Amino acid sequence: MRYNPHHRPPPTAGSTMPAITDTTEWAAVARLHATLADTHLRQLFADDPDRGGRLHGTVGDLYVDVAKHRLTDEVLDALVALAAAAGVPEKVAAMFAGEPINTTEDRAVLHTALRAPRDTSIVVDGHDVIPDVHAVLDRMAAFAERVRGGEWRGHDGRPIETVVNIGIGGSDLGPAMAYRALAAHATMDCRFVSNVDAADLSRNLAGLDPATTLFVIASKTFTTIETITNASSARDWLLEGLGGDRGAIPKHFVALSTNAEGVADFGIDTDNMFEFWDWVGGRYSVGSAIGLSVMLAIGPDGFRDFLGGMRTVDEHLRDTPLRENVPVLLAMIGIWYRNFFGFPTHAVLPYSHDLARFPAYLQQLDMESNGKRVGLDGQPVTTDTGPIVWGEPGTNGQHAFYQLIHQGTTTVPCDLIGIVTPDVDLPADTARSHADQLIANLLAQGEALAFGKTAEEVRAEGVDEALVAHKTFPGNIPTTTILADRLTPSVLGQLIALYEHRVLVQGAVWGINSFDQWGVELGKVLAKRIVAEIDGADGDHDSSTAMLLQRYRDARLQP
Ligand SMILES: O=P(O)(O)OC[C@H]1O[C@](O)(CO)[C@@H](O)[C@@H]1O
Repeated sequence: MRYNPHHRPPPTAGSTMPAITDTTEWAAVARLHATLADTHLRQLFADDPDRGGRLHGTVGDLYVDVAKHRLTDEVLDALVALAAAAGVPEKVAAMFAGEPINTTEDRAVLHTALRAPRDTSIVVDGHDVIPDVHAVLDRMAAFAERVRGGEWRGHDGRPIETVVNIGIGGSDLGPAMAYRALAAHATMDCRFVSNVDAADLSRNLAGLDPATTLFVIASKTFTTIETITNASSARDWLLEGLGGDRGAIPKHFVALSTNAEGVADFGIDTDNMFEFWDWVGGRYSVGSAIGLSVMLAIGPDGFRDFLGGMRTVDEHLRDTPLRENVPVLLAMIGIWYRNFFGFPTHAVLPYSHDLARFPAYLQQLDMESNGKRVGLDGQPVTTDTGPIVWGEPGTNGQHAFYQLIHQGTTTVPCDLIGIVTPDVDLPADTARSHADQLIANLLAQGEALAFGKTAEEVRAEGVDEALVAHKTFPGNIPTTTILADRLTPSVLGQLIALYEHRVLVQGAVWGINSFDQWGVELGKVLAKRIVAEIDGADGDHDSSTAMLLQRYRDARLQP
């Protein structure tokens, strides 16, 4: 039975679509898995010594090595056939064309339009969105130049020294991650406040002068309770610091949103609002107005390079045959491990301290997109979907959780991301010697994870027999290695788009909607109810929640 990628029933309809797991292409991959499941990477390299010279790809400035994966060319062929059977090319085309592939919200998914050239045209509901995209980018650039150049003045006439982005989820993780990654390119101080825990706001406001602080309130919906709470408290802080004159607000608050009404209700002048659209998902929004803090930090030219990097990978996804298509191959290798080996997690280990927040950013991108249990037709999926994504920078992780990856009982496929030349403010010799250490560690981990160390090798070192098992490394742990020369804005954009498209392709294979996030709603509703109960009547709770709530009431800060 063939899977029909064009069939798009309404979200609540019963299933008429055959599951991807019922296709002949799925069965072919399963057969290959049965023959390869017990084959060690040592064996694969022994049988195919030149695989490192062959099993790699490039996209933009990224060199992507996939030789240390538990697969053969035949497996890659079968995985690519599976992608085709799942309608990946059609899904990619539908996304670029602005079709409403976010079916449960009846929305287009067009983060790629945010980085499309000015002279292109993408029509959504009869309207070309590209002029809108560039009009906002131009307004952002003009604003950023004024702030960066000291022309934009605060309430008492002084220029802005610090930008505080207030947002959460996609309205925080993308800009916060990118600001940190591009620290070497930044010429403005930016801070990021996301958590409704007042500690976040308080620690970030410490030492700031309201007269030289600009708040960027980032919220697609402008209803997110954490962001509105933090923004209100920031406004109080500003007014208190500037003598209570509300006329100060327009000079110190701008908004990034799709909700002009909400922005106006909050008291921000909509002239100071930078718009985006419902076809930009929160976790895909760093290239939209949501990236304003990044633009303020690195300048409009740097931000254009960032978008250009994303565009490079967009064009690669759109124009490259599946078998050479790097995000498609990475996605299908992920499917190979998640669905055929049953590995539950995926670690992202950047050997770049500047990319420290990249794993957290990818957690939202991947887990909010593909953490789904029903397909497009509303029926339960027939195979596992998104893995748990996690990670921390190397080499730090080596001294913390790598023990489990090397010798634990769960196989964790890992992405090792290396930047050859870090942009640091240290003498060249010092910088090079650190880089040598860093990259040597990345390469060493890839080898250690793949090949391990056998009991015989341990014994040959004269190790006491009682310790041999403890000092044996099973190996056979797969890694993708991604290398780039420098972490420029463009390279960061390329990395982001690479993972975005990996998520898209996996979601297409699983037949799920990667662009909604209904799973975040229940907790929000319950929290709203409980907030009202803290000073009010008890609601209907289980005994555990009721006890905990009472304990909070008894101990909470008194007015
Ligand atoms: O930008 P907003 O509308 O404040 O939403 C913030 C985040 O909250 C979520 O909706 C989840 O609750 C994310 O998808 C989103 O990135």
